[in-house]
Amino acid sequence: MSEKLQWAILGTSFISGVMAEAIIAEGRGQIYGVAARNTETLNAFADQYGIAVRTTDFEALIHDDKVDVVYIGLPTHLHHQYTELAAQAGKAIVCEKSLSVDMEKTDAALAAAAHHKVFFAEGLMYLHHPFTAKIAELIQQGAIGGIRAISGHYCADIAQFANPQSGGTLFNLGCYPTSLAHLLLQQQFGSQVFDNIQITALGRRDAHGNLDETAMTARLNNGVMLQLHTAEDYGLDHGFTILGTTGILRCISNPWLPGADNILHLTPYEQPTEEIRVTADGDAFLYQVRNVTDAIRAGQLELERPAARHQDSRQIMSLLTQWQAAAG
Ligand SMILES: NC(=O)C1=CN([C@@H]2O[C@H](COP(=O)(O)OP(=O)(O)OC[C@H]3O[C@@H](n4cnc5c(N)ncnc54)[C@H](OP(=O)(O)O)[C@@H]3O)[C@@H](O)[C@H]2O)C=CC1
Ligand SMILES: O=C1CO[C@H](CO)[C@@H](O)[C@@H]1O
Repeated sequence: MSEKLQWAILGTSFISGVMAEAIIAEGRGQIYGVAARNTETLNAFADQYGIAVRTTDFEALIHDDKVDVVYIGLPTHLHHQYTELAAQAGKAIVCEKSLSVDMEKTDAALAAAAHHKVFFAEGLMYLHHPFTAKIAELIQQGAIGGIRAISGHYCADIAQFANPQSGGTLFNLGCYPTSLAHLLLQQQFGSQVFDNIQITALGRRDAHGNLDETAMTARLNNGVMLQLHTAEDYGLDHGFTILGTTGILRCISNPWLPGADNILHLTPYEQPTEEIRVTADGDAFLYQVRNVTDAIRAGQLELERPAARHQDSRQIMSLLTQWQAAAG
């Protein structure tokens, strides 16, 4: 491995640019090459970020000896395929969220990473940010007692940009409240709390058959209730509230796009609210690149909590696909 971690970026859309900026800002990596199928956008991207190697041959870049880590910024239905290719080439992998669009492809991707013993991380970037760590810490310290119910929603007007093969709002946006609820519930009750989860859901589908909007109510096997909602074809809004035995923890700022200054409200039932500010060095992508770099340099094959380990990514995908099935 060279002194600077050498990144290969697959895809040149908005999110690849965000990651490129994070890699440059983090400073311990270098963008060695970029692959895309459209030469015009490929060259524009490579020029913008000063990337020397630019190619339409994805496999050649993935197999290039100089590449240490492959970032998969491709549509969600292609994640498993490129994860398999990068794993076969022995490269570390950061794959955009959601990990995939179904459990078969999810398992194929994770199996390839495990078989070839390569680092793999799903890009649930906000899990790396101090704001997430603070939420998890407060819950762990019993700031609201034990968790009784969680409600969350994430809506954004992105359907017009979303790839129709990416599986709709659950995999584009629903993954955020689902993965945050998963983190907190797993931390408090253990992963087995999701066994035999009961889910009811309704949804609204687009012309491709994808869910544009869906809401679910679930009951975990210990009686804790979960209510989540996501929509991708009208305005931007976020919400995440945890009700405990003694109080409420509410995210005031967007937990899924945290920045330098973030706000939580902690309210013991029927008592005044305490405002908690969480400051940070930067956005979630910066922290994601830092943690990935540390993990790869340490020879780890996966991240540590609160970021998503392989088993966490799989369980989040399982919750999303069960929700999708329940929405009919
Ligand atoms: N973490 C975050 O904040 C965000 C994450 N995402 C995630 O990023 C991923 C990409 O999403 P999005 O940018 O909307 O997807 P796009 O459909 O815009 O595609 C992304 C890139 O993949 C390329 N591409 C598309 N199809 C193919 C193909 N068949 N073969 C090779 N390249 C292809 C596109 O190239 P071309 O220009 O030629 O079509 C583009 O460069 C998704 O998993 C999404 O969930 C997205 C936004 C924010
Ligand atoms: O993945 C994503 C899709 O769009 C959302 C709304 O802009 C983002 O917050 C999110 O990171």
